[in-house]
Amino acid sequence: MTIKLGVPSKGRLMEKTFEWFAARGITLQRTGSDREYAAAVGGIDGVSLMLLSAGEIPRELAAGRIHLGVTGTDLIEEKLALWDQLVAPVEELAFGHADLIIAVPAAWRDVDTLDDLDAAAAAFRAQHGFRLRIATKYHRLVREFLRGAGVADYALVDSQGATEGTVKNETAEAIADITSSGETLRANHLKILSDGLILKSQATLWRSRTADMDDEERLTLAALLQKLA
Ligand SMILES: Nc1ncnc2c1ncn2[C@@H]1O[C@H](COP(=O)(O)OP(=O)(O)OP(=O)(O)O)[C@@H](O)[C@H]1O
Ligand SMILES: O=P(O)(O)OC[C@H]1O[C@H](OP(=O)(O)OP(=O)(O)O)[C@H](O)[C@@H]1O
Repeated sequence: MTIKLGVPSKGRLMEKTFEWFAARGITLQRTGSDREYAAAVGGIDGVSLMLLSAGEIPRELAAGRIHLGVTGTDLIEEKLALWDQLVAPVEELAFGHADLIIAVPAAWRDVDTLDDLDAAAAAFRAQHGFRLRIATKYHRLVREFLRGAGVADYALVDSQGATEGTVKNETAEAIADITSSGETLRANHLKILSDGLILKSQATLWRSRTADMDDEERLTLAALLQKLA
């Protein structure tokens, strides 16, 4: 059998991952048509490549269906409770840098910190009769962070994309999302709370702690990790 390596199936994350492996003598390439999720590995025997959604790689690693996988720290920590018992970081890949943050409308002059947000949330509820809404796809990380900060009077609204648009669309008052250049936040008239950094993320190579291996696969994994170190 083979060592299974899961990498993101599209976009910048896929391209940069291919470049990172190529620089270490392992060629990953898509085969077949543009739309076919078939792929091949060169430079080492006994490794098979699986093109997957970045968001699904944490679950595949945790279930032991892949031995190695590339995805962001944010997705690992969001999708896997007790993630460090299920996966272990092998290498930080130095791309895909993004900060998970809490942002509010730039026009909220009196709200710059989590304490301010807490006060604004109480006032919002008194005025509107429902809780201040925070749009995000990072439910676990946001809840944990706000619990630690003592902010309780809010409701999470699920947003799987275009999250910065929810404030303008009036489906949320604040957001928690990743930012890289900050352009999307600026374009949508949002500002980051001064103490609103939840997590710093980057693309990382992870090893499954649960995947089974026979002796041959163990040797292949060791040889692969040696090349990648
Ligand atoms: N603008 C960005 N700059 C840097 N990294 C980013 C940016 N957007 C997303 N990322 C990172 O890329 C990874 C994948 O993000 P995301 O879940 O948005 O992927 P996607 O492209 O929607 O893929 P999929 O829907 O297939 O899971 C995450 O770890 C995230 O932190
Ligand atoms: O700070 P910036 O450089 O502007 O990047 C941040 C944006 O990038 C990601 O969105 P993506 O393009 O993945 O689309 P999405 O909204 O569908 O997640 C993220 O969700 C932000 O919206």
